Amino acid sequence: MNSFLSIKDVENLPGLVKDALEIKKNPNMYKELGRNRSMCLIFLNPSLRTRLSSQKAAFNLGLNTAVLDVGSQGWKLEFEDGIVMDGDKAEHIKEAAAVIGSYFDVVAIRAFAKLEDRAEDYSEQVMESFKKYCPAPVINMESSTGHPLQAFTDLITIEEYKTVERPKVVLTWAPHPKALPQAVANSFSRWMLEAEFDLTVTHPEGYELVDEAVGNAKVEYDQQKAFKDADFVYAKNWSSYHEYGKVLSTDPSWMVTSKKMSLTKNGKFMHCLPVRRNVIVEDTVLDSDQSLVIQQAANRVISMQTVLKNILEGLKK
Ligand SMILES: NCCC[C@H](NC(=O)CCC(=O)O)C(=O)O
Ligand SMILES: NC(=O)OP(=O)(O)O
Repeated sequence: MNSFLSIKDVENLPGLVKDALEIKKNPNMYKELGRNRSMCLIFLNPSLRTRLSSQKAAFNLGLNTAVLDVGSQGWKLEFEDGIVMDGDKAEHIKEAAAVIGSYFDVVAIRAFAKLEDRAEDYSEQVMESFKKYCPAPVINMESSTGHPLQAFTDLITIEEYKTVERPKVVLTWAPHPKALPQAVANSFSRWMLEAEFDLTVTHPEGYELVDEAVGNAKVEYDQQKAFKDADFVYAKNWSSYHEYGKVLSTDPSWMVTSKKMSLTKNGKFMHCLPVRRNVIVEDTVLDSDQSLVIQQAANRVISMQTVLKNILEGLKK
């Protein structure tokens, strides 16, 4: 593996999951792989899990890490080509990415969607610029349109807890007071389809995701119908793709409740976290044995470690 920007960088998904499950059994098995290597984690947005699980994954591989919070520590970055830089942005991505890539063997970046201009967000300008100007492999720690490390984690978790070969997985929209990106939902859908699970996506009208993410998944506008016989319910809020970045509904009747979970086949509840209790999902669901949110978060170490292992193995000695 060279870079990890999306599922397109995964050549063999079953092989990657197998690697992950092996690493989970013995997290220190590749302790030598990172020796004398280093990684830079760059955050343009907040994080708890991605920041800490990435450092823990690196630690398990003997890989050193540095963290740069661009928002509070670094210079404001300019991504436009040919622009006259007389505004508030002091440094161009061309220099920044080249310099960071000269210090580190691997560079990981988080840069959320701005939700202002759909074409700009969906062009993945930040990730693509890093890939273009940084000589080191680049890892996506949630970009404007995808969160592949999260989706990989979710796949590992479902593989661990599924009781049938091809589980019914439901991705449900849930209400949220703020406009959130489509990244988590897009990647979850893509990875579930690639794993050939039986995927249903449910949301109010107007919240249709980009076609490439939904592919041949079933789309069901009746949430309760969608939940019927589900093995896994994955809740996430996202803002509208078609009326880009808009909150079209905060309808509390879309919250995941114990009553709705009783429609499932003793289904498990999943969310990437952070989650707004009693807005996205009721306490009774999160606090029950049906919830896998902590197991998912724990698997963030495994997904990052597996991606890093594959990238480090591809580096020249
Ligand atoms: N990394 C996982 C989710 C990150 C982000 N959530 C958030 O911004 C939630 C913020 C809040 O609840 O105020 C998202 O939806 O893409
Ligand atoms: N799920 C996730 O990516 O969490 P953080 O935003 O806290 O990193």
